[in-house]
Amino acid sequence: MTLTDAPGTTGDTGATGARTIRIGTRASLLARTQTDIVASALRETGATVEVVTISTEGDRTQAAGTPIAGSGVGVFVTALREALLAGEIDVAVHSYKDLPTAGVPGLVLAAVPAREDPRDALVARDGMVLGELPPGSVIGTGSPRRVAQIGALGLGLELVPIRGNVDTRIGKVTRGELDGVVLARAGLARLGRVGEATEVLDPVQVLPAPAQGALACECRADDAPLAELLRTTLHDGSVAVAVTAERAVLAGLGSPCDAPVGALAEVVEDLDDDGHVVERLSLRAVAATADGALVRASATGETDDAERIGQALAEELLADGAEPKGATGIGPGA
Ligand SMILES: NCc1[nH]cc(CCC(=O)O)c1CC(=O)O
Repeated sequence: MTLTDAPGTTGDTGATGARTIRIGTRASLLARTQTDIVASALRETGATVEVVTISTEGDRTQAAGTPIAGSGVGVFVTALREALLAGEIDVAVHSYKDLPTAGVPGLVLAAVPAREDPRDALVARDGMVLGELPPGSVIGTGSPRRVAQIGALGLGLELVPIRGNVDTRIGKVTRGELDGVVLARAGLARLGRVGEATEVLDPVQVLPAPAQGALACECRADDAPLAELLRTTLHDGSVAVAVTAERAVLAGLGSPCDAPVGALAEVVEDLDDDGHVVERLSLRAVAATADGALVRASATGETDDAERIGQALAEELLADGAEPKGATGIGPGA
């Protein structure tokens, strides 16, 4: 495919007449690493790619060390989307779990690439797993979802808010300021630091955030050639199905992406009535009630019904007492 004369682009045209695709990224090492996955895949198709760093409100607030309570995770996304709409970049690469469930007019989610292991991970002192940490141990996590689920394990751990990038968070354990931190395993994996995890948390105990470990590649809706290139190069249909179901739970609860809501969908092989192997979608979810208790629900169904299965699970959770519009928490890191 050629991207020459693509509509809606203000990209450079080089001597070859080929277009330069500008990919926007947040400044953090993790964001740049994730963006490089997309940039490399596009370059392999022969495309010319330029990475543009966009400083987001979230990065600035973190850098300034000011409180981010109530700001919501969406701040990490807004600056990238504004740059996209303004034509300063052509693609935005997001951590999918940080995207608000509502879409943006003029933008399309063109590709959902292969997903990293979506589970949460513990990085604790002395190689310990959660069950080995003595009561009173201090664990850093800014995520209401992690606080609710780890608290419910009844281990007597003290959960404290923590901010900053992956390196900063792990550093607090290394320096002895905290006994442990809980992070997305995906972030550690992408940074080549998964070996520092002392436990990968079992989703039976701690369900990850909807879409954790997945990326979202967004472009302008009128840039059809680029949307097509992103789709054919990077899109993973099974991941998209799983993430659609997980995010439908969040949307069905009316919750923001940093709410105390966990969801994990997997496309699994099953046998139909005639003994044929068929793909099915398996979805588990957890949400907090107003008094901080947890309600859980699970379902399986057709992969084509991902959205509906997620919505139905949200309704079940609400009927069981899940807090609608689950309170936004104490910052990002959901
Ligand atoms: N909310 C911050 C955020 N957004 C995406 C990731 C990690 C990568 C991912 O989950 O895809 C993280 C850090 C974390 O939760 O530890």
